[in-house]
Amino acid sequence: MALTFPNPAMEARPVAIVLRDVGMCYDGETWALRDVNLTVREGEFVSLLGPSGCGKSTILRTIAGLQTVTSGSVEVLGSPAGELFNRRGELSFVFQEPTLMPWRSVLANVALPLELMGVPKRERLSRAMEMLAMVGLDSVANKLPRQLSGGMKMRVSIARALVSNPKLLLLDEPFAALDEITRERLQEELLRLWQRFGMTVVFVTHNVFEAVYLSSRVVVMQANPGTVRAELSIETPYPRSREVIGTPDFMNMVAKAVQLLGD
Ligand SMILES: Nc1ncnc2c1ncn2[C@@H]1O[C@H](COP(=O)(O)OP(=O)(O)OP(=O)(O)O)[C@@H](O)[C@H]1O
Repeated sequence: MALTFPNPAMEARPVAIVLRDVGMCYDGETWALRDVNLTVREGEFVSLLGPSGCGKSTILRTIAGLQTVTSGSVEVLGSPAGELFNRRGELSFVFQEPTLMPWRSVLANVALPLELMGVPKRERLSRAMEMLAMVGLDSVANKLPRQLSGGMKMRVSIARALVSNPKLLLLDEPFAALDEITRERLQEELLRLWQRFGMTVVFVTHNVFEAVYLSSRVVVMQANPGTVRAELSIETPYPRSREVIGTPDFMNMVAKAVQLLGD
């Protein structure tokens, strides 16, 4: 049974994701996940924090319906996971690699989800342009991905994820490959976009500071088999600025997460 430190304000919100007794066995013997129970509520920013191999990405993929669980169930926005594919645009995924189409302009990359949804060209280009402006990249709309820095490419990837105005945004270590300064900037940007759009966010990281700084709740995982060890509510109010890092409350939360990871 995981330790929980609940936040009553969040508990009142409607449920966005529920994992019930989830088990995931990849090759008939290795249990990547076992007995995972997790509820995410609408508008939460939840981080999955844990050592390599504890099943963070597996959880994200099962929520996205990219993998079917071996046992238990996963419900997302009121439907079994996987069925969301029929409700295009409600769920977006951001990977560690920006995965942009190299032959398409930045604008055409951002417009792609809308194209797949059948949105008319004029409208999709205007919405993509608006999203690019939101991440400060409207001036490079006509460039190709290879003409951008790593941080800019990740911004484009985030813009593409948000262009369909999803209810749920899943991010798998999106900033892990970036330098520290770029990573900090993108953390700020993601928080700003989350507060502006209010989507539910599930964010995978193995960086304790990043998890505590960004999240309203941190889910601490353990490996072998992968499961939830504890949940920490981070009650530092939003909007957060980097000044909270170094405050006693923040450092206490970081220390608690580190202790839970190490136990
Ligand atoms: N397709 C697969 N086939 C077999 N085993 C897999 C597969 N994908 C993941 N695993 C195993 O499942 C476990 C959990 O993997 P997962 O990638 O979900 O962990 P993670 O916490 O995201 O790790 P990391 O932080 O290193 O990305 C690991 O032991 C991994 O080797």
